[in-house]
Amino acid sequence: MSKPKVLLLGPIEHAHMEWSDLASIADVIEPTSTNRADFIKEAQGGAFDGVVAAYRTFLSVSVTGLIDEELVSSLPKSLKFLSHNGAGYDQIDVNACTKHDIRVSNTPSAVDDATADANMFLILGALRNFNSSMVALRAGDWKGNPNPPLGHDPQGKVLGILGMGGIGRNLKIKAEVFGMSVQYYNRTQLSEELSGGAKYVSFDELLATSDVLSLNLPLNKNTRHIISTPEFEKMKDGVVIVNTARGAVIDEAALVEALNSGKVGSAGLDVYEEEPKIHPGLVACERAMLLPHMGTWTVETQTKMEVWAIENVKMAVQSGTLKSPVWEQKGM
Ligand SMILES: O=CC(=O)O
Repeated sequence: MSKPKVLLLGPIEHAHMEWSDLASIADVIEPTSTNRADFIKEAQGGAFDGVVAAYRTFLSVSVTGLIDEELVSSLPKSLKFLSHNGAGYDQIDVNACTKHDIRVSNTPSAVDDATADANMFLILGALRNFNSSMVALRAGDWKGNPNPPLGHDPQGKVLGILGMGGIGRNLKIKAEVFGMSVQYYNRTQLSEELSGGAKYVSFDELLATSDVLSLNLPLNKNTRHIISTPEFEKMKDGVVIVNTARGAVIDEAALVEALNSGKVGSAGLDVYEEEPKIHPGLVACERAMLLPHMGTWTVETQTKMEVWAIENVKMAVQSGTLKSPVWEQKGM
């Protein structure tokens, strides 16, 4: 009996054993193209015919481009499963996949600790205004001249979490250790047990009463620019904004304006609207602590994510099921 075929989009860097296990029960096909136009031609030429499942990384977007209707319709009809290695799957048009009977999975919870850790680092860095003195030190100017204004302690501050999924809930536990009190807004209110007792507030109340606002929600058409000028206007003066989700949940130009006017006291960002491009206003602003999308950048977490995504492929080819289907397709 022939083995099921699996399409590999992006390298396996850590979970080599798990991948070899999969490769022993499936035939792995890799594209030879290095850009979207060639990839589509390769697909239409039949190179991927018969593949049942595909594994993809966030960075494979540099070869395929976004997984949208055009791309999905160029893929063979045999493809039924798409396993994304990552928690955020905004590069994938889930509706287009549903239309073509492709079931999408991601790697929730594998990313929670590392992302919440980076989030906490950015909260502390932004509150304490560490960035300007880190820049000054490397310029031979010690703390900076004049010295920077004093920072703020997390103790006693209100942390507002927008999006109380796995990362938000993990962050809540960590922030409480630093003495912050946590409130959140989510599409649906969580059970007391799941929220860990964090106060559920309306979106407007979250904006108006948080000292630090942390964005931990997925990017989709409803959340794009969920934070823009009208929302900044509702916030406390000097609010701290932290984003480890996706750049486009904030209107970056509006954030730059709010930083420049002083409405936003400081920011901690790991993600940007047009990565790897960063708004020059953010680069120029020393009150913005910036990381180049490193939320899950650890050996342990990258390994966990690969193992998880491979498990989704394995379940797909062995039993036609998924460990973690995306919520939009839960009933599929
Ligand atoms: O950005 C990282 C992820 O979505 O897993």
